[in-house]
Amino acid sequence: MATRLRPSNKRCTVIGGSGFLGRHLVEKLLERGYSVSVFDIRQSYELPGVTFYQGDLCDKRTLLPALQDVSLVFHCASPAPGSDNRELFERVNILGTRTVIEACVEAGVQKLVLTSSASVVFEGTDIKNGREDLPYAKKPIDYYTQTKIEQEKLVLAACDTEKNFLTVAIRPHGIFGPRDPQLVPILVDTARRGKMKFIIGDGTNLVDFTFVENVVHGHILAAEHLRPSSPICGKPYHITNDEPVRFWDFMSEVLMGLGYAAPRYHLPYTLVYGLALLLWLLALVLRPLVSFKPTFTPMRVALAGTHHYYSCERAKQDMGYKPVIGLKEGITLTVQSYPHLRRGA
Ligand SMILES: NC(=O)C1=CN([C@@H]2O[C@H](COP(=O)(O)OP(=O)(O)OC[C@H]3O[C@@H](n4cnc5c(N)ncnc54)[C@H](OP(=O)(O)O)[C@@H]3O)[C@@H](O)[C@H]2O)C=CC1
Ligand SMILES: CC(C)CCC[C@@H](C)[C@H]1CC[C@H]2C3=C(CC[C@]12C)[C@@]1(C)CCC(=O)C[C@@H]1CC3
Repeated sequence: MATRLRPSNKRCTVIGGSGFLGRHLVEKLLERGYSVSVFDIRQSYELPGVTFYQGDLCDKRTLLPALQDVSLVFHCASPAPGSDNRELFERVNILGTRTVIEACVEAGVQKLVLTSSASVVFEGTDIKNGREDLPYAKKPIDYYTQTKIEQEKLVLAACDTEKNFLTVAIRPHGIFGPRDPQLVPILVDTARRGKMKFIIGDGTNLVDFTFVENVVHGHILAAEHLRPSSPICGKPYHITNDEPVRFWDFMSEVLMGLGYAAPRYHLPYTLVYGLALLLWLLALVLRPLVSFKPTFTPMRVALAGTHHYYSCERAKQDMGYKPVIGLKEGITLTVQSYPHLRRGA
């Protein structure tokens, strides 16, 4: 019989490691001396020292080999939030996460760090300095949020100090940085189509945007603090830049950094939200005949027109969290990383 290697506490697997956050996490883990495996539905890069396993996390048989002799698993895979595919979100975020938990327990993994989202408490209305004890959204704004709530509940409930299976959930908000496939590309695409002229609402709403390296830092701190006696077991933690900024100032800085004009004209929030809702319903009704994806979805309009920023006090207290890159520097690094998205490029 083959002898099973004793899992070293520096052997880990990143589920979703080919994605935006996952790849940044993998790079930092390598830098910190971890040996890393990636499990993802696609392989988007190669790195010395990283073993790739390709497969769907809903399939336990393909997932299990990636978890052998590993003590720590990061789960940061999810379908893209912009999708409207309820069945996909439920399958991957709920059933798939159940499978991830079962596979971890079966493989003898001791720690599971989930990438959740601060949006699990967001219902489309203002949140100012929200703490982790806010209730989950009763009316989640979309299927993404709805299934992220269920996912977080599953992972936190699975924490069992007696069985030495410890879990924690990191709730980032508005992640941005080099290679982000969403925020900057969508923003630039909207600007190139001449649709970034308007500010939704009065433009004073404060929001958290979190540079990707801070999110990575929060994940690694959580993993390294996850011990049976630790207060972080089975709890969620907000991880942000801890520098709330006006949503429209942030957008304007990124746009101007890339050579585009900042939005200037104001539109009333309720009008734009109502129109976005109408368009969303129309897209739903017409789906069997024509397929179109509105840029201004109700979710995006709500995010663009309300306050939503969160307190990181719990992460500071329980795991000594402090952002490693400030917002201004994060924006500069991000803008520099997208030469191909500059105006005229
Ligand atoms: N970006 C943000 O602003 C925020 C993100 N989050 C969370 O952070 C995590 C990472 O997000 P981000 O890096 O932006 O997303 P990405 O889409 O860049 O990365 C997710 C990765 O998971 C993969 N994946 C999707 N479905 C499966 C599956 N069934 N089996 C295996 N792999 C799968 C994706 O592949 P493919 O691309 O082919 O689908 C992708 O490689 C997610 O859990 C997200 O909910 C939380 C708060 C804010
Ligand atoms: C068209 C414009 C009004 C907005 C363009 C920028 C948006 C694409 C982004 C602004 C805030 C972002 C955000 C997310 C995705 C991209 C934005 C909507 C998330 C929904 C990603 C997943 C999460 O868990 C929460 C994020 C909140 C902020």
